Amino acid sequence: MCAKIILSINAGSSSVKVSVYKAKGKAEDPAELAVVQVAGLTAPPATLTYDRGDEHVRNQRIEGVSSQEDGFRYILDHLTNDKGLPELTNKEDIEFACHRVVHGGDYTRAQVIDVATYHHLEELSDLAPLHNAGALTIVRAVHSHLPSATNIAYFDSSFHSTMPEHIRTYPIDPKIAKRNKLRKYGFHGISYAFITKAVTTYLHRPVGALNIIALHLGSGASACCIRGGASLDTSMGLTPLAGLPGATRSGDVDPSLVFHYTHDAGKPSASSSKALHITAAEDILNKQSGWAALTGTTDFGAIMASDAAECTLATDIFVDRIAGFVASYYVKLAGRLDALVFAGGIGEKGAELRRRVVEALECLGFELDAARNQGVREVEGVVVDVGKSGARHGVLVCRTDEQLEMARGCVAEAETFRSRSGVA
Ligand SMILES: Nc1ncnc2c1ncn2[C@@H]1O[C@H](COP(=O)(O)OP(=O)(O)O)[C@@H](O)[C@H]1O
Ligand SMILES: CC(=O)OP(=O)(O)O
Ligand SMILES: [Mg+2]
Repeated sequence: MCAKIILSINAGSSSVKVSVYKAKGKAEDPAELAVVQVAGLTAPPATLTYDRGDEHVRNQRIEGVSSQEDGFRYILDHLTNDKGLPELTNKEDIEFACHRVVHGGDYTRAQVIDVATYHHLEELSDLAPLHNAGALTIVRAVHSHLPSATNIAYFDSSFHSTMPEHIRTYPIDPKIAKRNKLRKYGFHGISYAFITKAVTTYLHRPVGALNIIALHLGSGASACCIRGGASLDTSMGLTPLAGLPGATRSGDVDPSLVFHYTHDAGKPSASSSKALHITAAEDILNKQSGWAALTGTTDFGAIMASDAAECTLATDIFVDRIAGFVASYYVKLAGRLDALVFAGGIGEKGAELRRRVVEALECLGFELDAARNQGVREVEGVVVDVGKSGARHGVLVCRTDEQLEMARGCVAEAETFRSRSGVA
């Protein structure tokens, strides 16, 4: 039996996106009935975007929505009140709710969320402070509003379970690392799994032969080195704070910076750091840093469009850090790669950011076709070629779709999930 209706729920740090699907067959992509997004959770007022058939709402301002949970409740009301979406009038028809859960610890694949899994994910919340707790509030909301739906967790970290030991290990006391599970996990993996399949199809390559450097640049930003279709390395670490800067995240800084973030900066002592608890430093680096701290906005589109000195500095920092990761991954792939791939809100929409990044990487053989880079919006398809023909390496834009990636997995494994949830 095919799944009936699947809700795919993507709680990002600045947005909640929900796609509604109807399963067709086990080997077929499910049909997308509607996509709804509440964005701008970190840059109020939040906005609603909705697509269902001929019905389109673009960036409509909405009041009183400032968390992932608010966003989901708003979306659920919107969907169930839409007369043009009869498939959702009867809530019993929603068989699966797939949730993007950023930190999955040691889980290497999707899990039915039962009481034990839920509590385990709760324990991991500290390791993804902008994400896991929000996603779990949505799991609870589904549980109370859609009691007949089976909740499935898809993890951002699972795709990176192929990282070799020397890449995922931090050079610290191994006993403590093992006991406290301190290692590199990596995130945005649902997106990287989608990108890997999409680029494989686009380039007509067997997935096991695909070497790419992928950039998921959204409110959180990361880079991933994909060798033979699997993650070899990625820029995020134990938590999504590591690596590239983001909307409110610092990205990589000297780890001892946290001890100097006090009034007595430069003279850390037990007494001076007492005023600033270590968890406050975590909050500062996750929630009060990045583009918000440098420029006053988390909207990278606005930062790119501004000539203000702080916006130029933010852009220069981003380009420098991205180029650094790409160069490192280029070496790890020994220069043998099929393409550099841009994805995520900034990667897909930010033509000028792509121009700046590729310009910084020209010495490695990456070049853009200026007109195609500017014209991405006008071109349909999941993958768009923006590279200059004849350049040593390709440059692609991939319209990543984390919701579809989860729904595909859910269709393929529906029977297993049914038997695990006791519904079979
Ligand atoms: N035209 C644009 N140019 C550059 N960045 C853009 C543009 N439009 C949107 N963005 C940025 O995309 C980011 C959101 O990315 P997205 O992947 O949708 O978010 P999330 O990480 O919450 O899933 C925001 O920083 C937003 O400002
Ligand atoms: C892992 C992460 O940072 O996700 P997002 O970019 O959706 O906030
Ligand atoms: Mg995202």
